[in-house]
Amino acid sequence: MPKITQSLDAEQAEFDAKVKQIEEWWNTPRQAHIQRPYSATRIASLRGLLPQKYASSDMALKLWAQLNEHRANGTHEMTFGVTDPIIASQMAKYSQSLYVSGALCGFSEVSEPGMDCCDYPLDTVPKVVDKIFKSQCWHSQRQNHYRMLQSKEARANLENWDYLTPIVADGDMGFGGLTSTVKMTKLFVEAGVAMFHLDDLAIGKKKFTVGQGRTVVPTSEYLDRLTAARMQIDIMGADTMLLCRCDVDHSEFITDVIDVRDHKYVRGATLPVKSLQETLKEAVEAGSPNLLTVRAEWIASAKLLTFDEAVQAIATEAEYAAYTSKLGSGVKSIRERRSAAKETVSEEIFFDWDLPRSREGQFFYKSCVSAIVERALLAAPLGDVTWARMDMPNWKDIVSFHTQIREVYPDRLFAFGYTGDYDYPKAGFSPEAIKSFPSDMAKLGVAWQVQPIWALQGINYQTEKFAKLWRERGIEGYVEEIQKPALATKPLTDGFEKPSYSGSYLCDTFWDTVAVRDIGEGQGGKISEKRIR
Ligand SMILES: C[C@](O)(C(=O)O)[C@H](CC(=O)O)C(=O)O
Repeated sequence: MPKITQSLDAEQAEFDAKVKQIEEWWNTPRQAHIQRPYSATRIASLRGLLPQKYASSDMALKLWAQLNEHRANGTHEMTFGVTDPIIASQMAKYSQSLYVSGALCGFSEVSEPGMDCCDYPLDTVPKVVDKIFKSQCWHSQRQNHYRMLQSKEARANLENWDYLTPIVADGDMGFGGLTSTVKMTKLFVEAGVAMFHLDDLAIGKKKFTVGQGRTVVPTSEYLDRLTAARMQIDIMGADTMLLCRCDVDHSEFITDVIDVRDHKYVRGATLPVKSLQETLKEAVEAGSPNLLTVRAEWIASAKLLTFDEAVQAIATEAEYAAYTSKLGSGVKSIRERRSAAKETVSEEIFFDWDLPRSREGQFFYKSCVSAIVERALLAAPLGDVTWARMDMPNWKDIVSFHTQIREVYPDRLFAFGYTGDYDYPKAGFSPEAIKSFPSDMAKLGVAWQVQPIWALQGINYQTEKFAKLWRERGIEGYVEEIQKPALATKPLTDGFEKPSYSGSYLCDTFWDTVAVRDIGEGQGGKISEKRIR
């Protein structure tokens, strides 16, 4: 292996130039809002010596421009979840972006399908992004080639689609420790993603079926995840966008109390009862048929509250006012809260956050808008877009959240997911309110909106309908209901009129181009170069 013979001075000069280039890049309009806790020197030192350029940057810059235009106009992009390149090709005609959903990938892109527990390998979603992005490039190539086979006049009558639709993808919680997040980020950037999201959910605790809420990680762990992803994007010198998703809405647990910023939302028992785990163990030993009921009864008996709620429940009005004024503003740990209560409240406050801990050690947590706002504000400088994921749309909370964030970051871009199970009437939405929901949100800066799991309802529904038709009417049904309407669409749509979606003209030209050597330019009458001229 040859040694690098560059002088130390040359090496230093090259390194200093790289640092300068990174600093200049971080000052570009696309990057200027991002605040990193590390230096350009650190990033330069983490780079390899082979400079790379990633299509992810081009796609991100495109999405960045689209979304900022929407924000400025109070409009929005509306897309849905997809894992299939064919579906993606048709979406390109109406959507400015695509979404690769983790839940969908978990159902259809793995050999062992299952519920959205995020238990598939970290490269699952990046591989789907790669597949779709390559198909977008191919569609763009075949369309461009077909156009260039036509005269300028003929081209005026052809549809001309932008197949290079920016892809937004689901990075869930980063799939492990920080090195996993770094590796997943690298795969996403290499695959051509425009933006991906990371959330604050706990790995291995994404449970939706047991009637319990979500589990979030401490604020510090969430910020570390985002920082790890941002660092890797910077190492790659990419403009890839990072979407900071926060899952505090409807979360019931937090994995740890290590971060004092979370203390005010941790719930504890306010009565000196037996611990939840002891109670459940005894119930199992006694052969109790329904542990969920035992758990619910225990929760009621322990009177779970946050520390501040516990103080309020016991203190007089004057004492509680003295307590809050003693606490003052800023982040206060549980220790500081206890000592403020000791000084201001006559009765002793019983508060124990260990008694309710779950079998896996989780602490009970109080989900509320202020908790989401606090996290989102801390996360915002590391990313480009903010998404407060909701289990059920709550218009009051939506307005409150976005307004509070915009007070601090007026130009913030937001995302929103129309989770498949939303029961809009139950959430108080009239048919008119459902209709105007997307544009009402756009006015709050929610420029990117997605129905992530459309395929579950949509493809199932459409396929079931077609399977029935096929079963009942066979090829006649196909011809009448599929082929004819598809062919009746305008020329060169993807209903399979010639020259077709298959890109046959592209491989014809490959063959022609190669055969030129044997048959001679101008012979055979199919030389694509001739046709172009
Ligand atoms: C966006 C999401 O992460 C997904 O995997 O598509 C899911 C979708 C859903 O549950 O509807 C989520 O919002 O958690």
